[in-house]
Amino acid sequence: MTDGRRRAHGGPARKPDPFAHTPGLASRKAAARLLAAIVDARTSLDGLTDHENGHPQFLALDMRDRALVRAILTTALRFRGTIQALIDARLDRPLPANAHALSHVLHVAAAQMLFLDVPDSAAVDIAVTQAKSDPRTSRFAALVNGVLREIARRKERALPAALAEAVDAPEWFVERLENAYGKTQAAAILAAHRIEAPIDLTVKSNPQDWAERLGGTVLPTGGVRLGTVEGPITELPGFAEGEWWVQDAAAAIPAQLLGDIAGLRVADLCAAPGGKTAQLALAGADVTALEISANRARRLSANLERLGLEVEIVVSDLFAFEPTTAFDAVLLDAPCSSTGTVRRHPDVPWTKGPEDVAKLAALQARMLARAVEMVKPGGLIVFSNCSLDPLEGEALFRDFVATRPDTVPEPVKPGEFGFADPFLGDDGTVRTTPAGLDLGEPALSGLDGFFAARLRRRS
Ligand SMILES: C[S@@+](CC[C@H](N)C(=O)[O-])C[C@H]1O[C@@H](n2cnc3c(N)ncnc32)[C@H](O)[C@@H]1O
Repeated sequence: MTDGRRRAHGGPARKPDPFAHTPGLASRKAAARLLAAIVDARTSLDGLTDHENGHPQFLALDMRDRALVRAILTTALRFRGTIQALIDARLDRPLPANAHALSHVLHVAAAQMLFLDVPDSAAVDIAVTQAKSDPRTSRFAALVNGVLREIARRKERALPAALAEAVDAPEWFVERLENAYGKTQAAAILAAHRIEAPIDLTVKSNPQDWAERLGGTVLPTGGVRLGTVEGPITELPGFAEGEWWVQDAAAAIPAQLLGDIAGLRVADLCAAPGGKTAQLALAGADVTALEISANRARRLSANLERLGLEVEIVVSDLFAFEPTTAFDAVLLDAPCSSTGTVRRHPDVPWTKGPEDVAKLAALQARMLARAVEMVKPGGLIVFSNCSLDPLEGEALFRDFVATRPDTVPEPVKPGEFGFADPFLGDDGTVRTTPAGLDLGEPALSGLDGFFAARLRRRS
């Protein structure tokens, strides 16, 4: 204890951190730390960047830096293949397989230099300091400097070439898309994933008026599509008054497939945050909204209150819920791999894998069986999810109805809902992908990937 290197309380003396006050360093360190959590530990970007329960290194930043970290991460993930190709091209030999920390520093800096409005010199200088400040990367500081300066110097020619050649998705994901949709359509979906999705609103009424007021376009589904929105969406006219809610045009399709539900008792079995619950209530149904997560049920309740819509909210696992009487109709918008939402959540292909798709498909089949038990004989069920994978969609549905003689598919007929016609399969199920709904301009085109199908419980 008398050792001069120890403090009075006995702990080792801490050297002052010479980099602690370097401007811009904390946000880049947080970005690299979160990138590690996403690609190495498969943690979701939304969870890590939640303003209440997010990662401590993210929560330690002010709001401006948090926004920068999110921008860096969504970009680094959306273009991960392209960025990797440009880094690889500047290395004499590949980085050691365990050099994760180094790789994340390079990806974070390259994302800023190639796609964000950060001057190259600032991005490089901060990355070099970042490398020096971490014992796992300090010996690679010169390599970081050299690689990034070369990327900056050559980017005007090298970036378009890399974008044309690289694939911005992991192998498992590309393979499943190609198997499901063929090479050409899979390539179109992957190209759409490089573009951030526009914002779609479902409006209570007068879509044309709202499109004009908000500078948007009326969609074939009856919603309104907005281009870029400056500032928080919650400050746009009509939000506080509960005149509209944010809902992708594809997500607005499933609830409508129940047809005229005015006055019917309808259960929404996986309800939060409530976009589809709101549609059902607005269509005049007497809605029971089930949600397993108390936190998410609170969000659902707040959303419906803002919209001035009344529904019964039940916080319950749908497997445990016993309705007193069966429902006239049921919507099951099941938890899934979310591979249809990559434009909004570019972490999904990097945090999920084929084993998740299989597990979630099995869970959804069990949920669908439970949904059938909750509807009256003769009643309709709509099953939907935001996965692109047929294992959770077309194949699941086909196998389910084939093994359940108490149910019969109720194909959506061409012309029944005009907006759904472009997405109808031969079997009357609905399939949308981000490569659909071409509105001319890529930034204003596309849809989330959704599957939706109807079945009827036999009388
Ligand atoms: C895809 S989200 C639903 C989105 C919602 N239908 C909408 O349009 O806003 C799936 C929801 O199901 C909930 N959930 C998952 N398992 C459940 C279960 N066993 N019982 C009830 N809800 C469940 C999740 O918490 C999640 O909120």
